[in-house]
Order: sequence, then structure tokens, then C-alpha cells
Amino acid sequence: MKLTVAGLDQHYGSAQALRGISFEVEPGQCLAVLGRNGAGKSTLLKCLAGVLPVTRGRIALDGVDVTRAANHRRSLAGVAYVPQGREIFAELTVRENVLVAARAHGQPTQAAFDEMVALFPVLGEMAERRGGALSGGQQQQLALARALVTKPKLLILDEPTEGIQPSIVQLIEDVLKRLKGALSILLVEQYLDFAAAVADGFVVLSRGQVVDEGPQSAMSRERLSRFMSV
Ligand SMILES: Nc1ncnc2c1ncn2[C@@H]1O[C@H](COP(=O)(O)OP(=O)(O)OP(=O)(O)O)[C@@H](O)[C@H]1O
Repeated sequence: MKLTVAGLDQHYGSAQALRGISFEVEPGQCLAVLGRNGAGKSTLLKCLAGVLPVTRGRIALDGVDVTRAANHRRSLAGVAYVPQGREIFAELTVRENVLVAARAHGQPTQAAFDEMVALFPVLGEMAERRGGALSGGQQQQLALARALVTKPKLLILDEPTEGIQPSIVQLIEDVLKRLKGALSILLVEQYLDFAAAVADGFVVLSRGQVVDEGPQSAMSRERLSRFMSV
């Protein structure tokens, strides 16, 4: 799925958080959105997922304008969003968490769950545990499984590596690399090595504006460290 973002502005009351943001994600590609805390990255993703209204500009999926579409309509169109903080159901089991997400897209089957366990084996071991009882890294894998079980065409991820141990970061990197091509990915990330390993290109936000952009080959620490928090 192709994502087109053109001239996007967003305001929190009188405070402008996004200023004329424009970029594209080509089908099957991964674009990393980089920038310091407070640059506007999470706000941008919320606008794209349809959980925050934009003030001005245009968002299109494969050329179809969805700027004013509700989040469930974007979800049905193939957009899956994993917010920072993961938002799994703490009281439901791991299996129920995955199947509830699958049901919203018409296929709450054991096969759908098994497919997610093939990507994230720990979810099979934890199938009957409550989501809230999982570690942070396990919850992130569950959140990714809940997104992927809907068979998205565009996966929007807000800092999937935040607070997660290196072995799980590596697992998530491997999964995203394997899936890329079949779906498009928009990835907000503070961890430059992970972003450079997964993404095909990047944009940098600062104070709500795109201040740099380029291909994966230009994602060097020298070029980007002044825009990063770490
Ligand atoms: N609900 C809100 N109400 C008012 N201002 C907000 C709200 N959420 C974010 N902001 C402001 O909007 C700007 C962009 O914040 P945003 O969370 O999008 O940045 P970010 O780049 O994602 O940073 P972080 O990595 O810390 O989440 C910041 O100045 C922030 O203080």
C-alpha cells in the first residue's frame, strides 16, 4: 500500500505540533521517522491512524483520500497501528488478545493464532496467560501479533524497541525484515541501528517539521545524531 502525506498540520489547541509534513511510503517499503522527544513523531502517527484529527493537509492510501476517515475505516482499509505503550487487553489471555483482533477482520481461527506463534514463539508458550502478566518485551510481541493478524497493508509502529531487551529487539528486527515487501511499514524509532537495519529510507522531524530525509544508505550516526535524543 502506498501512503501519501501532503502538507499536514496539526494543533493541540493553539499549540501547533505538526507543520506542513509531506512524504510518501512506497508499497512494500519501510520509512523510519526519526527525531528527538517532542518533535511530533507520535502526533504524526496518531493523525495517520485516525485517532487525532489534522488541521490541514491530506492523507491518502493508494491514492484514496482518508484525511477525515475514522480510525476503524482506515483499519478496514488495511492500516494497523501499534501505539507507544502497546495497548493490549491486560485482562484477556494472550490467545484471546490475538483472536479478538483477528475477529474484527473476520478470521478468529486457531490457524490465525498459530501463524502469529510461528513469528513470535513465546506467545505460544504464554497462550493462556493474561496479557497484563507478560513482560514488556512479551507485550510488545503480543501487540505486534495483534496488528499482524489483521493482515495489514500498512503497519504503523511507534517505538517498538523502547525498553526491550536486545534479544527481543533482534527478533522484532528479523520479523519486520521478513514481512517487508508484502506490506509497507512506517516506523517511529529512537534506536538508530534498528531503524537503519529495517528501513529503506528516513525522514527527520524537528519541532513538527521535516528537517532532513534520505535513503537508508544516508542513515549515518554522523548525519543524524544531532537530531536524535540518544
Ligand atoms: N495531548 C497533548 N496536548 C497538548 N500537547 C501535546 C499533546 N501531546 C503531545 N503534545 C505536544 O506536541 C508536541 C509533539 O509531541 P509528540 O508526542 O508527538 O512528540 P514525539 O516526537 O512523539 O516525542 P516522544 O518520543 O516523547 O513521544 C510536543 O511539544 C508535545 O508536548
